[in-house]
Amino acid sequence: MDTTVHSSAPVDIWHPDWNDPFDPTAEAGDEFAELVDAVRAVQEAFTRSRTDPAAARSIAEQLRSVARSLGKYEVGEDDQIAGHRWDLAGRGQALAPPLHIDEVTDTTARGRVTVGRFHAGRYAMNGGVTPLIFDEIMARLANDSGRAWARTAYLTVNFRAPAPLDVELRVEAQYLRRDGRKRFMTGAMYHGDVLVADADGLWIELKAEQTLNISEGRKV
Ligand SMILES: CCCCCCCC(=O)SCCNC(=O)CCNC(=O)[C@H](O)C(C)(C)COP(=O)(O)OP(=O)(O)OC[C@H]1O[C@@H](n2cnc3c(N)ncnc32)[C@H](O)[C@@H]1OP(=O)(O)O
Repeated sequence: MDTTVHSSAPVDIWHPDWNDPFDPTAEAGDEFAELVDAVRAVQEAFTRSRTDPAAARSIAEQLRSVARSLGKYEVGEDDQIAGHRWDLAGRGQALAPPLHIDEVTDTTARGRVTVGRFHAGRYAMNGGVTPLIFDEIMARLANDSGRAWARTAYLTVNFRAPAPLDVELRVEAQYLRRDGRKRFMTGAMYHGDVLVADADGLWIELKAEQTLNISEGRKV
């Protein structure tokens, strides 16, 4: 069985407003996209498997070897590529479901996502994954169009129907209004015409002293 979670052609571009210290699309190109797809394929294949003890031991050793190989390329968070590739589904971050953002305007964003069993609860999308997808697209919209950096203050998700696996879901976000530093957003997720979840959220523009990399005490 083909266990790859396929990514379609990249449709989005890196956005220079995002405070990234380099243009990640200029580095590692398609080869990095292949690496992310491979990591996602491992996640999905692992979830689908039922290994015997010998296979589990052998594959675990192979994966540790892969981790050691990647460890040779470890860099600081600002310099890593995962999470900074705006042109890739889920920004090339393997935790994030592979959300393709097709369009972002001043007030709307739309995308699509297909998840497999790696992101499943039981026979449907895990209830913790749905907010991840909303956070990704709503945060993207909240922070787009030259707006100053804002972080999620709350995100409320209503689960309206089970979100099926292995089929494309549409995701939409809308920028409702601004009130001082507060940006109010909504989101919706559909399977065909069926609303599977909706969300509302608040993003708050950061004050200068809040824009620190809290791990390293540097400006972000
Ligand atoms: C797109 C790719 C990028 C991915 C980014 C993904 C986005 C994320 O997931 S960010 C990570 C998750 N979020 C966080 O870690 C944020 C943690 N929280 C914080 O840092 C702070 O609470 C922060 C910055 C949100 C707000 O703190 P602070 O600046 O002190 O807010 P504060 O001055 O008290 O409040 C400002 C206003 O917001 C309101 N407010 C603050 N928090 C909330 C809340 N949770 N609910 C409702 N209202 C709130 C306050 O009442 C106040 O309203 P008003 O101006 O009317 O009096």
